[in-house]
Amino acid sequence: MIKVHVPATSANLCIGYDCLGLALDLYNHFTFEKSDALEITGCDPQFQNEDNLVVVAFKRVCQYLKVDFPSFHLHIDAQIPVSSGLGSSASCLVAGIAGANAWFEANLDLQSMVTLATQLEGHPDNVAPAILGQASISYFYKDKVISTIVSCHGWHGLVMMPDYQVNTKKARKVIPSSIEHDKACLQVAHALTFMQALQNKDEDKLLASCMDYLHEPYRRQLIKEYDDIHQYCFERNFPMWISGSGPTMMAISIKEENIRNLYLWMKENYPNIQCHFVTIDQKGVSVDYE
Ligand SMILES: Nc1ncnc2c1ncn2[C@@H]1O[C@H](COP(=O)(O)OP(=O)(O)O)[C@@H](O)[C@H]1O
Ligand SMILES: N[C@@H](CCOP(=O)(O)O)C(=O)O
Repeated sequence: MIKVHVPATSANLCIGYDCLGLALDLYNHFTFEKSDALEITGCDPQFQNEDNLVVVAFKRVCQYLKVDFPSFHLHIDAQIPVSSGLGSSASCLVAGIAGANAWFEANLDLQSMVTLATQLEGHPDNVAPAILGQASISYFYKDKVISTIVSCHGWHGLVMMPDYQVNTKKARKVIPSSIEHDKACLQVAHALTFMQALQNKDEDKLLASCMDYLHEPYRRQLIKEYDDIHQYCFERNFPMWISGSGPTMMAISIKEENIRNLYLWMKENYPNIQCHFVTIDQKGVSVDYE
């Protein structure tokens, strides 16, 4: 039996729409076992068919390796909520790719896995950290994805998950196709500063660069609690952002006390929003055998 463990992600990191992301210590677990026919268990019945993203990605690897698609029993044990902005779709694609890689002992290198996953997901910002761990910067160059891992640890995080879903495809439609030149300049400065601050544990610079012009100004309208939570965090000098395409929001601080106080404030003011303490996953997707 092959077991694949994939971390959740917080894609975009506010100022890195479609290129930056962070791996979190919240996991989906997938098992692949030989079987006479394809069988899928452990997920909503609507996903128990050949359109399941794990199966789609597994098939993509078969095509890439020029081998036949085998039949197996796939079991999913999910901690990552569906359509919440924590990379549930990325986790399925990464599991299918890592599962097939293990099944065929193909020894695909990590960057090829990122490229295959990105071809299916459409953008690399969630699949790259799910595969590589920590934080990463990724983009397409010719027909391959280039990723740079930004090592980071020591941050305390809180993911705040409203009790409604936002479908990623729909959340992409609210974003305009262009922005002004001066805003684009600031965006570049913010993104570069943010990644260095994340690595250097520099909370002041992280806060000063956590201001986006590409997607948050448009998507905040889809998340009714955003403005209030944003104000709470920024008044206390630590950053928060919309995780992936939302509606989950994420705050981090180098001071654990800030995150504990935010948790208590959330419990009091937004009891319907599920909150979960997180730290940064260090190693990305992992596979073991039984
Ligand atoms: N546990 C799961 N089991 C099966 N399919 C899943 C699971 N989690 C996510 N998916 C797939 O991912 C899709 C959600 O993708 P998306 O809206 O992009 O959400 P997210 O922001 O969480 O990635 C679902 O419609 C389904 O196809
Ligand atoms: N850049 C994408 C990221 C989507 O991440 P997800 O976790 O919501 O799947 C976007 O913002 O649409």
